[in-house]
Amino acid sequence: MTILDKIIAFKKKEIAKIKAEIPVKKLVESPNFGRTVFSLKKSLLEVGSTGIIAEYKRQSPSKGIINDKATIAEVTNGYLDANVAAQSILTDTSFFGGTMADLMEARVINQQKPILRKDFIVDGFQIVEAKAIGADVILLIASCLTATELKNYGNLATDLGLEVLYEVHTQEDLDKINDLDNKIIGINNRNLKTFEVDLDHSIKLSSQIPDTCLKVSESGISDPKIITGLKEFGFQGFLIGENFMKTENPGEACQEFISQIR
Ligand SMILES: O=P(O)(O)OC[C@@H](O)[C@@H](O)c1c[nH]c2ccccc12
Repeated sequence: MTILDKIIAFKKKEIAKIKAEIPVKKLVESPNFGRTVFSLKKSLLEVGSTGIIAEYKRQSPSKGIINDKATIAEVTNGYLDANVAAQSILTDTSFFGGTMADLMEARVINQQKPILRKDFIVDGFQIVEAKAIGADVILLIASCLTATELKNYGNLATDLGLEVLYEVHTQEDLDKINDLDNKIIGINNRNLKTFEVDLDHSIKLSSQIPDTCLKVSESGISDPKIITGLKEFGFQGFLIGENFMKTENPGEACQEFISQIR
């Protein structure tokens, strides 16, 4: 059983418990159901966009504790000052040390850029939750879901006014996504089963993604020069977490990184 299998099995049990305690209609009462969402697509395609999707991640199964000092408020303000295109916030607690309260706190501060709820979505309930806590975008990880789930959860997110970042690692993952056109496709350079990171991954798979899609490269990005190279392969979004979070001041690290992108 890979770590990904363990995470999915754990998430399914966790969701089953939460669904028994919180009725969906309670979630729908959230004022966030009435808010205007920020579009990740629009933010990444804006003239002069930095393309940086900066992540708040306290820990990970592969690295353990990354940063348990920098608060979500400090990092959100720092990322906004750095003019990121969007924020990504881990809301998984057991494996990544995140909480939904983190995203809710960031939403109060960040009233101008899209927020991606980074979690392992294995049930539609979590998509309603994402809307209720103020997310604009959810992540659907193709290697965790069937083609039918990807389609159904994608439709549910759209019905709720949320955008979807479809994450793939292999051609097989990509083949699960029906009607690729115009979707936001993230290529994870990290194999979630082995944690191996290979930046060439984005480049190898990029040619299989239609030009109508918005391409995002995820994970393992630490050198601003890599951004220039990835842009030559049509990437418009770059999801970066550890390179910023491992520093004392992730916002400043992000600002410095962006200043070096040519
Ligand atoms: O910290 P990194 O190597 O910059 O990676 C960020 C992000 O891509 C990574 O956290 C991530 C990408 N897809 C995920 C799915 C679940 C959890 C985490 C992730």
